[in-house]
Amino acid sequence: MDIIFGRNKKEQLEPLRARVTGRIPAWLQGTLLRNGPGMHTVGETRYNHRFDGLALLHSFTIRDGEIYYRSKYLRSDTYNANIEANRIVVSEFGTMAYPDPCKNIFSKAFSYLSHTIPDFTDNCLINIMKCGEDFYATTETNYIRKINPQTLETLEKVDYRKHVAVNLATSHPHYDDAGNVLNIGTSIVDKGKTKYVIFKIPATVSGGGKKGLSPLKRMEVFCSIASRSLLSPSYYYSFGVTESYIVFLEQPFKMDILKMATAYLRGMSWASCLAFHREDKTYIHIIDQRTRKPVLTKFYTDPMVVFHHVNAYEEDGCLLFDVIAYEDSSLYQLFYLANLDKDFEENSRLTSVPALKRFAVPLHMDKNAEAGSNLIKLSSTTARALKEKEDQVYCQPELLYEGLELPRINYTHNGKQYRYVFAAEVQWSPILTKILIIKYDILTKSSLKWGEVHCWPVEPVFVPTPGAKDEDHRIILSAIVSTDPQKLPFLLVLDAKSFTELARASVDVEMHLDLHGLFIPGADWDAGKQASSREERDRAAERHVAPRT
Ligand SMILES: CC1=C(/C=C/C(C)=C/C=C/C(C)=C/C=O)C(C)(C)CCC1
Ligand SMILES: [Fe+2]
Repeated sequence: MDIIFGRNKKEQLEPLRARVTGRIPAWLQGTLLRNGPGMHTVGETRYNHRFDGLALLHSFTIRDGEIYYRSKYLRSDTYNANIEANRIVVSEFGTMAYPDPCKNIFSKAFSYLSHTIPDFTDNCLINIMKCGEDFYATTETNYIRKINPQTLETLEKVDYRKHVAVNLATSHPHYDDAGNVLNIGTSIVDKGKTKYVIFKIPATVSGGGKKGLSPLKRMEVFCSIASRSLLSPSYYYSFGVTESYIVFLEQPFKMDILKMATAYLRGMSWASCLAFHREDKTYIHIIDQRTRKPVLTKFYTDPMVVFHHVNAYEEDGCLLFDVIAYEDSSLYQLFYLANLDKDFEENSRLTSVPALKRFAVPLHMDKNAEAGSNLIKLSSTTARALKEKEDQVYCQPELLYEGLELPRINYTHNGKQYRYVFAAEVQWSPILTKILIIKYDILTKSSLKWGEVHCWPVEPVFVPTPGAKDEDHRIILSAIVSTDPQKLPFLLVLDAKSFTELARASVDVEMHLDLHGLFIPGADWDAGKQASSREERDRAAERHVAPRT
């Protein structure tokens, strides 16, 4: 398992041409840009958790049937401080670090105090977000890092708190058809209140091409929801949107703010401040985008832990939303590197497997419906919503498929009716034995799979052809890491309809097992040369030099 999780990966700064077998469709031009942890030790120190490692950006640029690979560590303040000190000096999700152990007791006490309100890490290792013309590496703290998607260079550090009052924000934002970004964050004990804040970043700002007019400056609060508890807000990792609503799950997987405030003193990690409360409920908040207010009915379901929302949409007066649900928070436990190292097979026994579940909530309450009656009359799902009181509904999901994670869809169907989920299928029997890529058809409840011995696929990314009518038209891209030292990692190109392999592009590097990313369509990048970032273009424009595109 060390090959996959443990070893630090080297950067590939110069674009490296991949060896392509099969045929890359001529129309497929652009860059698959991805992010994930690549460095798990610094000097003699070691991170504890898979979600701690230093962010390593990598990209596959596809151009005229050829593929170029490159990778570069995100030069976050965290990365720079660690490398300079030659040890881990910034705390991450599962690792509490101490900046300066040599100082005397008084300065130690001082630095403890200054950590009471923690300044979180800017090691943005989870995902990539597009804001207007700009790209950012993201994590779950208040920091994001702008990057150059071509050269993978790290640009400015952005603190969400300068624009909206959030201490944490998800790394899984949504985009509307115009490219505006919608995200949700938590504002912790601000003016005596803890709330979940939904905020919007516009895709364009008039005069946005000029320096200083970043869309982030026009970020605005869309709506906020009071947390049920001031000092133990829910932890959440993503949310869902439909054309008119937003779905937010306030789940019983909670952060203990008092524990977080004293974690540094106690030498405990942030992860140890999260706890699953199995005696509690999961509250389903439905926000009407037109009124910017939550609907009044109180929907709830059994305790569960959801990391990834898959999609949501409206059908005949109901809102359907699909999530990957767990019965507890054992997933985070699984990814402690000590567990992964020792005996992965022994420790990969999850106490709950990820399950694709469909929930349905009625958007209009039938006042005459009797208590106990099912308010969902759709023929498309067996999910139920049982009326309990006038304004209280208990939801029971439909189980669609067991053993799915890292779901992606054809994003042009986001918020709309859809049929296909592309994901990684994890097979447990009873330990993790295999990971495949799967296309799950919600309509027929059937699936197609791709897998190969020694291959560890990551999240499959769907790339549509412009103007395609079929939801599964056209390509799946997935970076595949192999546990066989003889087999190079490769970018897999699948036909999304038939799930057959069209091509693979092997690269002679040690590739990291990443987390998330996106595809940037376009043929206008020269993979072999360093291309200019927006700032560079702006500078060029100021000098009255025609900017490169
Ligand atoms: C640093 C930090 C956090 C980081 C969490 C991370 C990095 C989570 C990654 C989760 C992933 C990758 C899940 C995949 O399913 C918290 C807990 C928000 C709290 C404050 C500080
Ligand atoms: Fe994720």
